[in-house]
Amino acid sequence: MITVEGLTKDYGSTRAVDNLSFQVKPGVVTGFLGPNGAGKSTTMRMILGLDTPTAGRATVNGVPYAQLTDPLRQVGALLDAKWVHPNRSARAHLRWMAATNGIPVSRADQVLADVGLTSVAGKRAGAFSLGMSQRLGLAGALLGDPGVLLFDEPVNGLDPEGIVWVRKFIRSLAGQGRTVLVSSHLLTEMSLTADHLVVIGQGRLIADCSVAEFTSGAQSTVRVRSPHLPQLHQALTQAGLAATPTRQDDGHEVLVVSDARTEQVGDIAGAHGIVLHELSGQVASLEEAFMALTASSAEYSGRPGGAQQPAAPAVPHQGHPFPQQGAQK
Ligand SMILES: Nc1ncnc2c1ncn2[C@@H]1O[C@H](COP(=O)(O)OP(=O)(O)OP(=O)(O)O)[C@@H](O)[C@H]1O
Repeated sequence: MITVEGLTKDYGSTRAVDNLSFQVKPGVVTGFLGPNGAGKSTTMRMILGLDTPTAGRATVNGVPYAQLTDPLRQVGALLDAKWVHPNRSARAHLRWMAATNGIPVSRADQVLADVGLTSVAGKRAGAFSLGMSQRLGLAGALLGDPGVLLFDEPVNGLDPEGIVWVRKFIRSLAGQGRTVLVSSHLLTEMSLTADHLVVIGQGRLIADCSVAEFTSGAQSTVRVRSPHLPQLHQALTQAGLAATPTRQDDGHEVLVVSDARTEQVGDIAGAHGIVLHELSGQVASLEEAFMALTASSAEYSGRPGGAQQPAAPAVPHQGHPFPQQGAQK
């Protein structure tokens, strides 16, 4: 279990992480999602004791990383795949890691086999492709057979085959009951890899929910076409719905009703005896939902240096990111 409580990090006047609290539980992949510069790497570095929090704390299994005895046996991490001595072979790199951490050097060949690098174990790590380097980084994270794993953007720059391999590998680690935190700025990738999402923007927590909740909460719009568009527009407005007349590419005039369900619009039309020629619902894509969330986080701007306190959050710090949809955790 990873626990982050009120974690805050200032770099000079830049608040990189702002009062962040969340938990990462075992047996599932938790996606740590946010746009570039949101504070994901800084948070991970603080969990790993590589950066000192300005306030708050992060613990692994209830203990700050720096106080862990045998840290590599409890926590494995891949922060930067190119963090290897370029002239060392993959095997020598892992043996060196093992030897300096009280882990049997025989583990090196085991984890190389786990990540499919046995055939290149004797090759210089500096000559590895990015995909091979990522695998070597994963092998290093697994060296001490830890129960807690952190991966920072592990699919960045990989080809599609590499992405699928890393995704399956990470899922299998959670399947073994490990606690897995994976960061990414790509929502689509996270929706395929993670079970749970912790979403941050500008260092602040903006959602902590399952991927399914996140998806179901995506705002929906309804497109409706009718030979009696002005009457329908009026009826929808009276019912409190926001409808926008729009001309489609095919020349048809339609109303686009935001934050509505097809049943609602159909019922209102029926109650007024208005004939419909088209009624279709459109759920926002995951990327649109993510954009909407992180756009909300822009309201937090104007912090350090600009004395003003941030406005009240547009989305809750815990639970469902789209409360107007009425979904519950
Ligand atoms: N060592 C540092 N000194 C000064 N500012 C820093 C430092 N490290 C990070 N920052 C700033 O903190 C903020 C958060 O950066 P961080 O790298 O944690 O974000 P991120 O979500 O991991 O983004 P990315 O995916 O681009 O790495 C950014 O504004 C960044 O410029």
